[in-house]
Amino acid sequence: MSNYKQGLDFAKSQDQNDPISSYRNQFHIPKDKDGNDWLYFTGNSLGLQPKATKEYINQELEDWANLGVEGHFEAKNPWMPYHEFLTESMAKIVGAKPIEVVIMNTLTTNLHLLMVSFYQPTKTKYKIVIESDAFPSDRYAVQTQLEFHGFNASEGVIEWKPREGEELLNIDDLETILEEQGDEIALLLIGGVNYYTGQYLDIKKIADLGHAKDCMVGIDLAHGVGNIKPDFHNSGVDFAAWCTYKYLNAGPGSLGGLFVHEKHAHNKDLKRFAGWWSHNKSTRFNMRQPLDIIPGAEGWQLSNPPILSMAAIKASLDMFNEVGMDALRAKSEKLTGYFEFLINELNNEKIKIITPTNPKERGCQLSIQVKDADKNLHKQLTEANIITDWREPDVIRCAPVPLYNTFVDVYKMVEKLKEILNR
Ligand SMILES: Cc1ncc(COP(=O)(O)O)c(C=O)c1O
Ligand SMILES: Nc1ccccc1C(=O)C[C@H](N)C(=O)O
Repeated sequence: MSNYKQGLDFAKSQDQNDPISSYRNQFHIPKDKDGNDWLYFTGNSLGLQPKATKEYINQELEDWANLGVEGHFEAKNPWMPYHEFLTESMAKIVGAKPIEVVIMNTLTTNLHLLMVSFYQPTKTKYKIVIESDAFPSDRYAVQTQLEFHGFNASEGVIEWKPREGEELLNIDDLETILEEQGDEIALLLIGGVNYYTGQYLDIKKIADLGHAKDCMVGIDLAHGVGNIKPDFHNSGVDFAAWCTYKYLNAGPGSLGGLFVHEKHAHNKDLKRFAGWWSHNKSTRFNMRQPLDIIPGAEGWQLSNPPILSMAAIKASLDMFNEVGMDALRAKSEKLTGYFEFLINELNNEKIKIITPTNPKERGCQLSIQVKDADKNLHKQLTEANIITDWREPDVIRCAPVPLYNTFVDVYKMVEKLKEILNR
């Protein structure tokens, strides 16, 4: 039994007792034409802008204006090592050691670069397992990697599917796939939190199952970073990649993050695509040097990175560092639990939550399946300035984000939903 209650007063009292409620004021909340805050539930697609971001970016613009190229060394936050200012906070958020993490490129690019190293197929062991509902970009990345290595993509991709009539994945089915076809499988590339259902999979279990059959294991954490606590180092996964524009609020198209487990940090035999930023920092500018790869995740960098995007990431990570994932998760479980409670109380046959009910198997997102794929429901929510997203074929995704959403946001959202459903 939950301790949740109906009514606006309950929502208000939860907000009053929320130890991290003040963080909402550190964000720009979009408003309607009368000046009322939108009810924004799409932090799972694009997080809101922290008010501090502008200052962080302005600092770099000013240093560039005043210092030109000297900014690489003389800027307040020198550009040459700028990515290093992000590493520790980023590593903490994903449960990694600093040597295992770097911020660079974007998510799909990083998946490809990681597969260059960790997808080393042979004639007989070459298949790749993905979720049947993997995000399209991941699927395309995997298909084209197979083709790049001369394999037939449709034959080489093995889908881990929900059972007949179900929406969620069952880890026992992954175990069966590996028992039956493990000798042919080179790589598992799995979304740690599924973009469509919001299901948070047991990453350690996936790693253990994959490794037992000598497969490499990679995780796409786009929907998990800043949302759940993945404990990457202890999970033993070989690699992971994520973006920073969703729960990390670093702005549209901002740089991604990459994890390579410490066990691979010093393996100079791993194949990779390299650039000058992969090379030993102390001799990088000596030029005409043979390639000397930096140990750890930094050795996967290619280019000198865009500082303006990194500044926005720094603004966000400084906030995450202050609030901490434990406090965020504690609020998130309550807030999403409350959301689930209110929706279930509606008891309306037109909608069904497909996200797991166990808080250990989800982050903040709830995916609401709409009967007959009636998109009109999503349209009417949007017209009421309640921002959710529609994902084909029949789901409205809603993510109450603990950094800036309130219990009252959730209450108002469900009141409106009730009104629309009863029209
Ligand atoms: C699971 C997942 N994979 C890949 C992507 C694509 O990311 P990017 O456009 O940064 O490569 C996204 C989101 O856009 C995503 O949610
Ligand atoms: N970057 C975007 C640009 C335009 C539209 C959507 C996105 C998304 O991030 C989609 C997100 N990955 C999703 O899970 O749907």
